[in-house]
Amino acid sequence: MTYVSFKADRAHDFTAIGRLCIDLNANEINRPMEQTMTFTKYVGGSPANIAIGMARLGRHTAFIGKIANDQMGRFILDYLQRTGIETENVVTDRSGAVTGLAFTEIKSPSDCSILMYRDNVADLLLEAGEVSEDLIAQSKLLLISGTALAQSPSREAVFQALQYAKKHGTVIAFDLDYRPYTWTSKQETAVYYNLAAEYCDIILGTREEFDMMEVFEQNPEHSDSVTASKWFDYNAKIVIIKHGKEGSIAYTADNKSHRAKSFPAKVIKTFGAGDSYAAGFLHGIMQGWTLEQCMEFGSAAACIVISSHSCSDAMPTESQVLRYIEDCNNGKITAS
Ligand SMILES: Nc1ncnc2c1ncn2[C@@H]1O[C@H](COP(=O)(O)OP(=O)(O)OP(=O)(O)O)[C@@H](O)[C@H]1O
Ligand SMILES: O=C(O)C[C@@H](O)[C@H](O)C(=O)CO
Repeated sequence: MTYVSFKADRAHDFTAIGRLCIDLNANEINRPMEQTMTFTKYVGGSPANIAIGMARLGRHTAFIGKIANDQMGRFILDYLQRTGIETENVVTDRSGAVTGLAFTEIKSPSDCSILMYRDNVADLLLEAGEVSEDLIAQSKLLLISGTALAQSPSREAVFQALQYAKKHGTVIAFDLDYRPYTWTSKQETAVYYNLAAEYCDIILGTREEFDMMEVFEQNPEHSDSVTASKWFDYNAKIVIIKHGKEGSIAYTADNKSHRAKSFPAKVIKTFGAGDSYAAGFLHGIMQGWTLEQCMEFGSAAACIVISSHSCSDAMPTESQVLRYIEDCNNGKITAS
């Protein structure tokens, strides 16, 4: 069963819009941030991680975003280019804005948190007029990510991208990627998330992220099926609700649900799971695999990333993911 069809003959498989940031991941793990002395620098930002994941999986990938005119911005641009990502629509800020930083605290494999520095960040200064219609018209799939909706002018840039995608028949995926830092209220968040989700073909989020979108709605049981069913009245074909280690459920417009268990993993830290899951899942959908295969592939990709120190750098290739699944099935990989 094919739930989503992509336009053929497009130069790019996948284009992401949103933030390009820096992750500073604690080197001394299993302790609080107060006791962490050194960090390793990686490219970060959820949509950046997903784009890097798609490029590693062999997808022709492009990015729409804004970077700071500083050493961090140039580091990000260089990394994207070395990963084979098309960066013509990565604009450099000229106003003195800075690069967003995410310091990650790894207290234990299951107790991780992120300390974000996001004042005056370049990524939220992307303007609607800086979004290339031609790039979106030349892409099979556009990914938007919730944090870019948090402030103007980035908010308008995302809605402009959504309109171009609709105009040109580009499939739209929405990773909810809710980070409270840049939002001013739950109501504001829910309004913009809901407006954006109306355009989207594929919506991915955790139960907590969907709860945040439902502040004006009745879903007292936090039912996944109630959550998903709303979006089939708009443009959604697939709604995925993720439950961490418990796995994920995909709901489809034909009223079916598909469950995926998680794989065992030697977990170092939990962040990055969602981004690698999204890249793996979307790659599978573009390959025309069954939903079960796509979810299994995304779940295994997530395990590879959470068993590694970084998010972006650890994004796996297709053969790495397939080997991980095989090793789990043969009992060679067990949980930590
Ligand atoms: N501890 C774990 N062990 C094995 N697999 C996991 C674990 N945590 C997450 N996963 C896998 O990753 C997928 C996505 O994880 P999760 O629901 O935590 O997303 P997320 O909250 O968006 O991730 P992130 O922490 O990156 O924001 C899950 O559906 C599962 O397949
Ligand atoms: O999304 C961010 O800005 C930070 C990420 O790069 C981070 O590593 C993470 O949380 C991944 O989900």
